[in-house]
Amino acid sequence: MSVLRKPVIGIVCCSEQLGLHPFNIVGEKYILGVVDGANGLPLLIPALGERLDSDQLLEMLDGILFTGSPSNVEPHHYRGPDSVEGTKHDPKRDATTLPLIRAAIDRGVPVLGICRGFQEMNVAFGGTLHQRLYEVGGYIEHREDKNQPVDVQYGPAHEVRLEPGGLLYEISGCSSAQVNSLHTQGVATLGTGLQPEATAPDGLIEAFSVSQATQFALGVQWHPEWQVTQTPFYLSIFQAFGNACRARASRHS
Ligand SMILES: N[C@@H](CCC(=O)NCCCC(=O)O)C(=O)O
Repeated sequence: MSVLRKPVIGIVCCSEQLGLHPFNIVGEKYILGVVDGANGLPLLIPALGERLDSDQLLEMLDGILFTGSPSNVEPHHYRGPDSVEGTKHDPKRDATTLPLIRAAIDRGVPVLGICRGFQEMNVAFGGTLHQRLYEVGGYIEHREDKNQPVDVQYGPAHEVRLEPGGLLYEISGCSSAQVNSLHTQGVATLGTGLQPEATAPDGLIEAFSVSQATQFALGVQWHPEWQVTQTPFYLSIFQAFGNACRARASRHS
C-alpha cells in the first residue's frame, strides 16, 4: 500500500558570520511558504559549496526553493564590474546555488527562485545583472522604503504584466498582478533558454521560466512567500510549485 507523504523541499541557506562563527540561516517566511503554501516538508540546505554532495541531495529532494537574501551574487559570476565597496556578498552561497540550479533542472527537480534566487537563476543560465538598478535610469524605484513598517515594505508596490499563455499566466489565471518590490539589483540581460513570464511597467523582467526544463522551473523577482496564504496570486505560485514537488515525490510510492 502506498503512503502519501509530503514532498521534501530543500531551502537554500545563506552563510552569515555571527560573532566568531559562520552560521547557516534562512528567513522563516521562506520556510512558511514551503509549509503553508506548497504543503511540503522543509529541509534546509547549508551553503557548503562543493562539500555538499549534490548528487545525493538531488536524489533525496522533491524540489528546491532558492531564497531571497540581502547579499548579492558576486559579479565575476556574470562578468560584471567589481561591486562598490561595502556591497554584501556570500561566496559560499554562490558556490552552492549556481551549480545546484543547473544540476536540479537537468535532473528534473522542480525549482522556485525568489529575489536573490531569481537573480541566481539568471546568472546560472549566463545572464547578467544591473548591480544598482536605481542608477541605470529609466526604471521605477524597485527598492523598499526601509523606514516603513515591515508589512508596508512587503506590501504591493507595482504591477506586473504576465505573458499570455505562459506558465505564470496559466497557474494564476491572471493577466496582471500587483507585487511587492524589495530589490536593488535586476536582470540586465536574460540568460540563455529563459522565457520571460512577467514584466514591470518599466520593462524590467520580473519573472521567467526555464524553456527546456522538464519540470516546474520558475524565478520571480518579488516575494510571494510573504504572508503566502493571504494573497491568491502568491499562493498560486507556491501551490503550483508544491504540486510539481508532489508529483516528483510520488515516484517513491
Ligand atoms: N540582494 C539582492 C536580492 C534582494 C533580495 O533577495 N532581498 C531579500 C531581502 C531579505 C528577504 O526578504 O529575504 C538585491 O537587492 O537585488
